[in-house]
Amino acid sequence: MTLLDLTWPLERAGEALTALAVQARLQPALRELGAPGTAVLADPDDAAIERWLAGAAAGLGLEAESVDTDVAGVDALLRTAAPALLRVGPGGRALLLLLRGGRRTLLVLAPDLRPRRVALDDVRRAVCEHVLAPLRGRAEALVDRTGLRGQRRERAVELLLRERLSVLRVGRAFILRPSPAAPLLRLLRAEGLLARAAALALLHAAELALMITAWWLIGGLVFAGRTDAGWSQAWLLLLLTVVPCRMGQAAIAGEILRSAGSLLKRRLLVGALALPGDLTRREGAGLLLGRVLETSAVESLGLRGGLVSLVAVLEFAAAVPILALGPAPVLHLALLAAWAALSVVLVARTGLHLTAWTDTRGELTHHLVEAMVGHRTRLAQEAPERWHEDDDARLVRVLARERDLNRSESLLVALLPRGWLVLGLAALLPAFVAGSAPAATIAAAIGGVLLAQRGLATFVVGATALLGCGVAVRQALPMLRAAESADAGAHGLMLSFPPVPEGQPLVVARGLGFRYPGRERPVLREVDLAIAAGDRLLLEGGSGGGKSTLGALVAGLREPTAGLVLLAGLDRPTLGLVGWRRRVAAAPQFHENHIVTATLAFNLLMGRSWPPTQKQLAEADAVCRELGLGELLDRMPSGLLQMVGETGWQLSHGERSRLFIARALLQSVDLVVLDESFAALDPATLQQALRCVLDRARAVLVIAHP
Ligand SMILES: Nc1ncnc2c1ncn2[C@@H]1O[C@H](COP(=O)(O)OP(=O)(O)OP(=O)(O)O)[C@@H](O)[C@H]1O
Repeated sequence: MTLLDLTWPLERAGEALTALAVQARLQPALRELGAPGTAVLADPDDAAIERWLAGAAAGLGLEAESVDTDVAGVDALLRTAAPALLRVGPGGRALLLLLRGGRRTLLVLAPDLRPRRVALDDVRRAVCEHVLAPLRGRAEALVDRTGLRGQRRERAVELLLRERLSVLRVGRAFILRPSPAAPLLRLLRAEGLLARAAALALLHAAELALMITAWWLIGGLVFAGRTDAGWSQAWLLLLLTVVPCRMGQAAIAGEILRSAGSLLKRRLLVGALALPGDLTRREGAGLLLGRVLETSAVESLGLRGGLVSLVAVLEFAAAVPILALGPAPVLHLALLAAWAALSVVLVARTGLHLTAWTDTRGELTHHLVEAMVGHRTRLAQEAPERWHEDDDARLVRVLARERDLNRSESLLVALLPRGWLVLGLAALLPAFVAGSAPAATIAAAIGGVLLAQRGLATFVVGATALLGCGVAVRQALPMLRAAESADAGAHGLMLSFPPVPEGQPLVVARGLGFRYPGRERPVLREVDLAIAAGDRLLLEGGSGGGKSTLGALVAGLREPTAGLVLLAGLDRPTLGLVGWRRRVAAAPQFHENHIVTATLAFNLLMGRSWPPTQKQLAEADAVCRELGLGELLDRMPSGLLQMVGETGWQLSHGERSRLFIARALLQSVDLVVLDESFAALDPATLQQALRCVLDRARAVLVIAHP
């Protein structure tokens, strides 16, 4: 059986995806996904099938991350990518389903749904051959002209190929994993975190059992007045066994911290990018920045706190039976319960102080960031004596809250474990003085008191960390919530998009209405609109009349609060934001549009897949020149690769507005919405830019003042 017999044709991509997900335990049962349509399969652009796979995976609550590599990186990819779908064969028309990686062999899922072992060498060949084959012939022909023969010829061919292949991308794989937006429990299970946490608890329980046995042994020997060498060796052995136990725990805890940390970061990133635009506008950049900063605490404090608290619970639980067997069981257990209740009260009090401190600190960050955002305006327009008016008062408030928090934390750390030690030992005094209990029982009870004290000390550390984490989670809540709904628009990814024929309806709106949240009156009411493919429209109106709002509705940036808007006959829930964006691109008004600190090429092509192809770069260059930016490009030392933005090459108002137009045109969509994009241009440049837009856009809606 050849490797090709183990591959799935691209037409069966849906079946292959769900089969792999089931085998890799990412999904409980096979699901009907359908097949990529002929339009997707026939699309010469690889992006169509990639989008289809991403959409289909999202439908299963999974993420199919597309990765590729150069020839040197293929082995590493094959070893680590599983579970993954690998495109192999000419044109990548077949899929190899990678179930498990390995050093020499890989486990793949065959079309008969049976896992099979294959040699890594064979898979590497299948992945690279289509790239290697055409080049090998040319390289051999080239070397033959030099007259080299035998081994030297072979070596020269290999070297030539390696040189060429170092820049060629091969081995496109789709790594399958639960979507960061999936329910938390599913993510934790998929990452093996629950199993690891159980292993950690087991190892710690074993360590405690070893320690208690060691105490019991040495205590018995001492109280019996025996110095038996055999027993002492057994005691030593027990203590030595604790060492691998500790090492195992440290290794597992590190693994848990690493994978849970990356999980959280992915979820927060997805959430941050899915935050509704209006929320970011309402809250302001400062508050959002504060929130993002707080999220680092979720990871460090939450994970550490969780692990430490788990250990504290085990230590506390181990102390209970020991104290119950001691000379004052009722008194000890009652005291322990009272102390546990006091701990909860003190921790809750600290939590309140921590919340208050974090809130005032967040306000301060917000105030400072907003001041910085408007810094240049303030320098130019505000009286200097008012620049720092509020800063001191805000700082004093933060410091007062911090003082309260410090006091509360000191009480927690100082009183809880030490107070218990004093009380626990005092409770043993009557039995000790009366001599009513055997010495070994008293010794065991002392051990129980010490164990509970260690548990309390660990609890204080864990609880403080968890409190910090709780407060940080509260700050990160908008992002975590947004992450849960981040895949809502993924469905539209699976649809293929032949362009709408000239004259056919592109955007149709009926009874469209829009009201901003918190506003009493709608901005738009009962709007009917029809834009056909090929239309060139100008939308004029007075200031504040709702032109930009209508443009945002057409571009899918906002959803109507009344009525219906269809794009190529489909509504927004069907297309999803991603699907809508692939048909309509917008250049929003100046205050809503930004130059990202990155290369000019990135700023121009950020709507396309990244990194760009040579063809896309050439297209970007051509559009810029048609918009009259040729002279600027020639002046920039790095041309399209010049860094622009706040800390890069500074662009003038008119240059920026043309960059925004180019960015919209380069998305190769059916309709371009340009909101006051020509306002900053002189008449001659305006004519030139307009010419370019009319030549390049399939349909255009220009918003302008009369
Ligand atoms: N994010 C928002 N939240 C609340 N109200 C808004 C928001 N954006 C715009 N508005 C209000 O909606 C109304 C219409 O605004 P819009 O920007 O659509 O008008 P416009 O016709 O484009 O105006 P202009 O020509 O001045 O740009 C205005 O009264 C504005 O105050």
